[in-house]
Amino acid sequence: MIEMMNVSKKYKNGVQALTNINLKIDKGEFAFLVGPSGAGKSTFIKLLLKEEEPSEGKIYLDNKEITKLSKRKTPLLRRNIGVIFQDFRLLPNKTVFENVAFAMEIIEASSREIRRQVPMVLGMVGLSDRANNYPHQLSGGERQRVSIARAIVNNPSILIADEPTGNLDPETAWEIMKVLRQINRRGTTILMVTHAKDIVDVMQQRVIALEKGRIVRDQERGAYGYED
Ligand SMILES: Nc1ncnc2c1ncn2[C@@H]1O[C@H](COP(=O)(O)OP(=O)(O)OP(=O)(O)O)[C@@H](O)[C@H]1O
Repeated sequence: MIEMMNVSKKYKNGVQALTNINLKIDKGEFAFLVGPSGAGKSTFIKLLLKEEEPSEGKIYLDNKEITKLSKRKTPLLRRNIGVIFQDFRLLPNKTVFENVAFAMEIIEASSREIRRQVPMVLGMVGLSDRANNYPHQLSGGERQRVSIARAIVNNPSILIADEPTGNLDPETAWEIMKVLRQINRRGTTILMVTHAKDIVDVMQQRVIALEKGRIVRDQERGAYGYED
């Protein structure tokens, strides 16, 4: 569950990136965050990850106010929120297995848990036979599936996807969307930032549109709504 109450963000240079955002995304929802360049989408995500603090307002994740959380406790937050990016961000010198295991090592999971959990998530994303490969030996779609496995291996309740199909051809992009939909069906809340009009239009999920830092549209089963 993600909730923002009267959230505004003004950067130090005076740019007002978000203005009075009020929004609730329930557990298990799949929501797209769309809007033109500079609308405030990245800022929105940075606030959820506590990479930036709001200038005003309160943010709740799973009913806990994260704006109250001290810097020291931020790692606890990261446990509960998985993130995937357009550029995958895999560690090039680690195998697929090791890339995913690394996310568990960070939270000090036991090697027994790692041996059990990593093959399970690699199976979920269809990469069981790639465990010993290095990222450079994989296609773009496979790399993104590794990054999804890494993002969900600690069972977060929320998955944030920041333009996850931006570097992929249309067919591969749809494969990734299928994987995300499966993860969503298992109960994980997904918030996906995207410029992919065709994907938003076909998926028929909630669409939240930002423009100039304000929510200008929030539709239950929406379309992309822009021509870019
Ligand atoms: N660290 C920062 N310091 C100052 N201004 C910033 C900072 N980050 C973003 N901005 C400004 O805040 C506004 C919103 O930017 P943001 O990156 O959130 O938009 P966006 O919707 O993610 O854009 P894009 O689709 O291009 O990624 C822009 O005017 C941007 O220049």
